Amino acid sequence: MPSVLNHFTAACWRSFQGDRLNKRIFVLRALHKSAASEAFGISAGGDQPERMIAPADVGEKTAVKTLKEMPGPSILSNLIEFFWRDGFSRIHEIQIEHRKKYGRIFKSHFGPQLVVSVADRDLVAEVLRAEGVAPQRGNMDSWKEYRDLRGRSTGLISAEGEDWLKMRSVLRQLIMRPRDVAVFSDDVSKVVDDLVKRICILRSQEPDGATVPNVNDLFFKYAMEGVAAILYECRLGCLENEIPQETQDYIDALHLMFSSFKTTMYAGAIPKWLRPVLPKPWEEFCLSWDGLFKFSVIHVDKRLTEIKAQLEKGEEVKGGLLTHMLITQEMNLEEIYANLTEMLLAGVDTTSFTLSWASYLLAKHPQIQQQIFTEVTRTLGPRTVATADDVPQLPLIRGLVKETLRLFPVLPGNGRVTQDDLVVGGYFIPKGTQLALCHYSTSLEEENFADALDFRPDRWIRKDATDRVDNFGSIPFGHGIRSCIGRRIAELEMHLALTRFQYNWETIKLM
Ligand code: HEM
Repeated sequence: MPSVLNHFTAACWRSFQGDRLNKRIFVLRALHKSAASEAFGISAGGDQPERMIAPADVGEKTAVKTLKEMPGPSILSNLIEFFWRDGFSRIHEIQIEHRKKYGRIFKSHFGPQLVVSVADRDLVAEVLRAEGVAPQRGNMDSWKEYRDLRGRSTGLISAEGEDWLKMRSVLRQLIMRPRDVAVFSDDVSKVVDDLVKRICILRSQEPDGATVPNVNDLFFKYAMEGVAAILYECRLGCLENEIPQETQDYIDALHLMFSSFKTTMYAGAIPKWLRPVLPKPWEEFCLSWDGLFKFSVIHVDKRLTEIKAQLEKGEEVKGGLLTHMLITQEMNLEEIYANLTEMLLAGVDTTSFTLSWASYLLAKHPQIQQQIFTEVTRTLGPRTVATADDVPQLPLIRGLVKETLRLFPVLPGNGRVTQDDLVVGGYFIPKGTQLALCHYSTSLEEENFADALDFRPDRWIRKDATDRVDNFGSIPFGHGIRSCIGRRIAELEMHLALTRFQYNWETIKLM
């Protein structure tokens, strides 16, 4: 697996997801009120999977083996797989193939970089449980190089060590718990209103009056509008007929970032001295970062000017996340720019692809749609709009998101650089080794999930209060101290949008 597994190494997988999804067209069928009466008997409450998981097998008795003894593809076959057969677009398939061929832990070479892949739930748990205070995900040299070049700060994704710890402790207090983000429920709900309006407009423009073309693009704009409403405390106009130029420029920069990423990755494996001969990937990389930073600077500065004006007039300053960050100054201005840039970047296509896959899975499973519809109407009663407070009473909506992310994790894998010598799966792994945690393959293993290929949102419903287990088989947001900081924001956006779809349309169909 590739050496850097983070939001960006997954961009190729995402573009693959996009290709698959763009071929799908969705139809939202008008609601039949009569269907609301059917009750669906499920236990409310938890959000854990149905299987009990055994603790990690740490008591290995056999002698510790060296990396030399570890199986894995040869350097040549790996080169062919990734550089000739476009392996970066098939990371998920390669994970499964290699897991079958080499077992639960294996090594690969990417040019000079050795990567140890961990493709087993219990071994993944061992690695993550052994983490120190500031885990490192992977080699972020190209990100850091850009920031040094332009005099910019690192943000949460690109920072390491003390810098990361400081920023993480600030942001953790603001957005890590469901109750922290519940305060944004009304803001997100307004974005969902606009999404629904946009869907109605798009449907009315189609000959059948029901088809929604290019759902991916629609959800991309929804996710961007939603996350920006929280991060920048303002609306961007992504869901309007005429998208403001400033917002369009940002969308273009994002697309450039994702589209150029694959080339950048290949280029990352090529030595720096080759840049004069192959300048395009690095130039595009810098150009897209310029666009992303520019957008954050505009919005952060705008809010800063407003705050200063209010303070000068002696007015009380009220606001959300950005206001809090600007007033408390726990981070300096450059750090605020960098973090908002990286969070917006990380928070758009992750959420939008998951929404697209969730809609696709619902379209393929009308019976499950019906069950979810019943849950939603029963929970909301006469109300038409759910809030964050309703989400605990919507276990199937939560299960839908979890099951979608299990079957189609936005990031098929994740990375860690070991910060101490470790023994994993009977092998000695020296400090500084790049690990690839193969979440896609563990998510689809029968041992971890019965009937693993089946779409069953109800597998995540807890049977009772004691049915609480840790399942490292599917950890789409990562785990532990370096896990996704935007998880609760993403979940809020997805839960509220999916609940509203169920309420507004009886069925989502595939054309
Ligand atoms: C379905 C949506 C999303 C998925 C599946 C997802 C997944 C992930 C994963 C797997 C990681 C790496 C965790 C680890 O290394 O253990 C991560 C990190 C991160 N995510 Fe997300 N993410 C999503 C949405 C978001 C959103 C909405 C935001 C911002 C508002 C965001 C911001 C970040 C940031 C800043 C990091 C780096 C955290 C750090 O290094 O401390 N993500 N995400």
